[in-house]
Order: sequence, then C-alpha cells, then structure tokens
Amino acid sequence: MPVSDSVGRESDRETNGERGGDESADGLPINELFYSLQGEGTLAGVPSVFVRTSGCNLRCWFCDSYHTSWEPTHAWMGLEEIVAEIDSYDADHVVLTGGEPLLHEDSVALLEALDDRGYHTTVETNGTIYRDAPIDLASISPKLASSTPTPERDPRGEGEWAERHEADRIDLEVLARLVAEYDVQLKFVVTDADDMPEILEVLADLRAAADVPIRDDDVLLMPEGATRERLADTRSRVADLAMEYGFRYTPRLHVDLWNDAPET
Ligand SMILES: C[S@@+](CC[C@H](N)C(=O)[O-])C[C@H]1O[C@@H](n2cnc3c(N)ncnc32)[C@H](O)[C@@H]1O
Ligand SMILES: Nc1nc2[nH]cc(C(=O)O)c2c(=O)[nH]1
Ligand code: SF4
Ligand SMILES: [Mg+2]
Repeated sequence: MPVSDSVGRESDRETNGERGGDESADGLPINELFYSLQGEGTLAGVPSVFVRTSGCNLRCWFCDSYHTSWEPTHAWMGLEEIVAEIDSYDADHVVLTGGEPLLHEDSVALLEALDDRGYHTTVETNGTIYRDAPIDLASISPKLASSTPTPERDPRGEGEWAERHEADRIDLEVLARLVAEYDVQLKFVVTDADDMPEILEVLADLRAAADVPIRDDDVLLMPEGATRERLADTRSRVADLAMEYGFRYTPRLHVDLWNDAPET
C-alpha cells in the first residue's frame, strides 16, 4: 500500500508507527541506529551504519524487528541529527531498514543527504512501496504466503492482521518498478521446500512484468531464523535448495555472530 493511501487515516498512521499530528516537521521515527557488519545479501561482511525506522505496513509472523512492526517503539530524530550520528562512525556504507523504511516520505530526504555526502546506500525493503531516491542497492525481500500471521502463528493476537498482510504483501507493479530503476537483490526468506513454488511463481510474474532482465544471481535464499537455534534448523536445508535451484544463498552473519542481540 503506498503510504499516501494511509495519510489522513489516524488509525493507519498509528498502526504503521507514523507520526500523528505534526506532519510538517521533518524527521523519522528511529527504533535504533548502530554500527555493525552487513549480515545479509551480496554485501555481507561490509562494515555499515544501520538506521532502523519504526513502522511497517505488513506483519510477518517471524519479524525479527518486532518493535518496529507488531509493537512499534521509536524516538523522533531530525534528519540533521541522524546524519550527524551516521557521520560519527567511520563507515562508507549506510543501510536504511525498518520496519518498512519506504513508508516514510522523509526517507527520501535522508537518502539524498547521504548520497550528497558520498555514502553507499542500501535500502532493506519489503517491495510494496515505490519511492524515487538515490539508492545504490535496493535489497528487496518480497514476502511469501509462509510469512502471513495466521491465528496459529500470530505472535500477538488472533490473526487480525492476516487478511491485510495477505492482500498487501506482493505488489507486482511496485516490484517491477523497483527492479527497473535500481540495482536490486531479491532476498526471499525460506523455511523449507514448500516455499519454492511460490518463489518461482513470483519470479516468473516479475520477469514478465519488468522491462529489465532479472538474473538468477540476483535472487537470494535466506534461511528463516532470528536466533542461532532456529537457524541451526533451517540453514542447511536452505543451502541445499539454493544449490538445487541455482539461486544464491545468503547467510545471516549477524545472527551467527551476535545471536538476537539488539543493535547488531
Ligand atoms: C526486519 S526487515 C526490514 C526491512 C523490510 N521490512 C523487509 O522486510 O525487507 C529486514 C530483513 O530481515 C528479514 N527478516 C525478518 N525476520 C526474519 C526472520 N525471522 N528470519 C530471516 N529473515 C528475517 C526480512 O525479510 C528482511 O530481509
Ligand atoms: N548486521 C545486520 N545486518 C543486517 N542486514 C539487514 C538487516 C535488517 O534488519 O534489515 C540487518 C541487521 O539487523 N543487522
Ligand atoms: S515486512 Fe519487514 S519489518 Fe515488516 S513485518 Fe515483515 S520482516 Fe518485519
Ligand atoms: Mg535485522
């Protein structure tokens, strides 16, 4: 759902972690801002500053950033304040993530400021919202049916989000636009072989809809797991699937190194 659809609907604003009231002030709801190694994707291992915005339009049952989606918490930070804190680290790479960072209009201004200062920017996004911004790598993680918070899997309620999540999780037009405009990686969260038919279907639909080729090399399978214990269950299965289907495997380096500690 484009964020503009939710403007003016207070309940949506609140659910998404957006600011009520003072729309004119610039800034972003920041859940955490920290320095770490990029843990996922083609840039895994690269020292990077992470800016995690709060608020999301989806509700994956497995979300490893619960306090940006299911129970959003944040401090409001002005753009200058955010840039100054990023500058205080000695890094060339910035990862803007969330929650869903492209929900927020001011993510564009932040990315412009970072681009002006020469940073390489990665945006971690669920691929349901398009924005025009200087993004060096759009790290898109389209959400599969296995992410839907059914009553049995809802971490908080009784499946109240399932219908909305299901309706909004894939937007082929937005995905095709992101793929056309940016360097992308498509990073699918995988638990087992049951996820593969849907990945193939999304890819076939996207290849048909997009004006540019999508290489198998740009498709990454990432094991589901927010903890070392869970990853121990999923990672070798997902590695085998990557070899079987000819897609890339991505580790979750930060989970291997620091488990589920905050600010890692
Ligand atoms: C918290 S999300 C924030 C960005 C955006 N909302 C998204 O989903 O792409 C960051 C990354 O973590 C992944 N992720 C979240 N929970 C996960 C889990 N339990 N296991 C594996 N990956 C997970 C997402 O798919 C995404 O690639
Ligand atoms: N180290 C580390 N790498 C990451 N790559 C993507 C992350 C995210 O939450 O978007 C993430 C994260 O939370 N930590
Ligand atoms: S889209 Fe991303 S931030 Fe939102 S609930 Fe899913 S994993 Fe969490
Ligand atoms: Mg993370």
